[in-house]
Amino acid sequence: MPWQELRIHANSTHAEALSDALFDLGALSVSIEDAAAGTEMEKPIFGEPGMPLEQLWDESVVVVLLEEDSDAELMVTAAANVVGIAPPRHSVSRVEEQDWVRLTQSQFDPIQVSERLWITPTWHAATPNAINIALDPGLAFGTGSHPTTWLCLQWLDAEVRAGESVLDYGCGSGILAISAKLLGAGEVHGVDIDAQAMTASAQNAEQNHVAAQFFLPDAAPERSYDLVVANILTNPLKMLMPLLASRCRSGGRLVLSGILAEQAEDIIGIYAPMFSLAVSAEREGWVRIAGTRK
Ligand SMILES: C[S@@+](CC[C@H](N)C(=O)[O-])C[C@H]1O[C@@H](n2cnc3c(N)ncnc32)[C@H](O)[C@@H]1O
Repeated sequence: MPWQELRIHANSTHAEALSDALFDLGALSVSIEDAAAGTEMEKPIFGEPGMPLEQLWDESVVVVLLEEDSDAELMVTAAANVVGIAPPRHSVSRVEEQDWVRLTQSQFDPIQVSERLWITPTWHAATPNAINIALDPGLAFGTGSHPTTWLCLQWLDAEVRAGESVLDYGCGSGILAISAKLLGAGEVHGVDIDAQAMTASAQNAEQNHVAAQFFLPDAAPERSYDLVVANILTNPLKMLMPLLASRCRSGGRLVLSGILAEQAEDIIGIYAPMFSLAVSAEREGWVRIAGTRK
């Protein structure tokens, strides 16, 4: 079945309200894009993973997917009425039926983390003579494509020594725990507050034939580990400092991710009583902070 794509030009004041109104009017999907995308004026806006953007482009395009028989003109007029503006400039085009599974899959190519470490969706052939983590996009965060995950994977690749115990705090898809195990770690545990992450992590561990265990916070073992990796947001990481300190053995190593460059100093200061930390890498505005437990 074909669909219609409606593209509505909007400024940052109205884009969000227009997209909410279009959803309420029955749009199949709505997203807000930079009107200058694909040009020299394109402006990336970074946000913390999983959080709504606090800032929008001055000139945005609200991209709306509609059923084939929806009245696109009427939708624009009705949404503009809700927002209290005149119908903005817009265009409508037809979206032909596609093999959506194939199209989605084509957007997830294998990701090379290092010389030897690859994240490979299951519909791709594994890279020969490499450590391949078989992982498909799912409901839990962590496909390897986000810079915060990638920074942790690189650290694990360089840092995991055979037999070391590893805690992946905020495990999401389990990607870091599973990678640690494939890289030679001993006992590996993952913790997350999201029940969906438990399911995804367990399935992904099974898919990769690794023995890693995953726990909701209240059920997690009260013990310390040689390595602790936590790719969460800056604010939870601040609050988790005492807990992560209790989970990392004296002389053990900690890596933190999910931190924007301008937030690094703050985090390093909060962790300073228990850890000697420093920024060890940066990618697309995100930093990785790593160091040792005092
Ligand atoms: C950015 S994702 C990271 C997922 C994966 N480890 C990766 O590197 O791609 C952060 C994860 O932390 C979890 N999380 C957030 N706050 C948490 C908390 N206080 N304790 C445990 N997990 C938490 C979220 O549910 C989410 O799955």
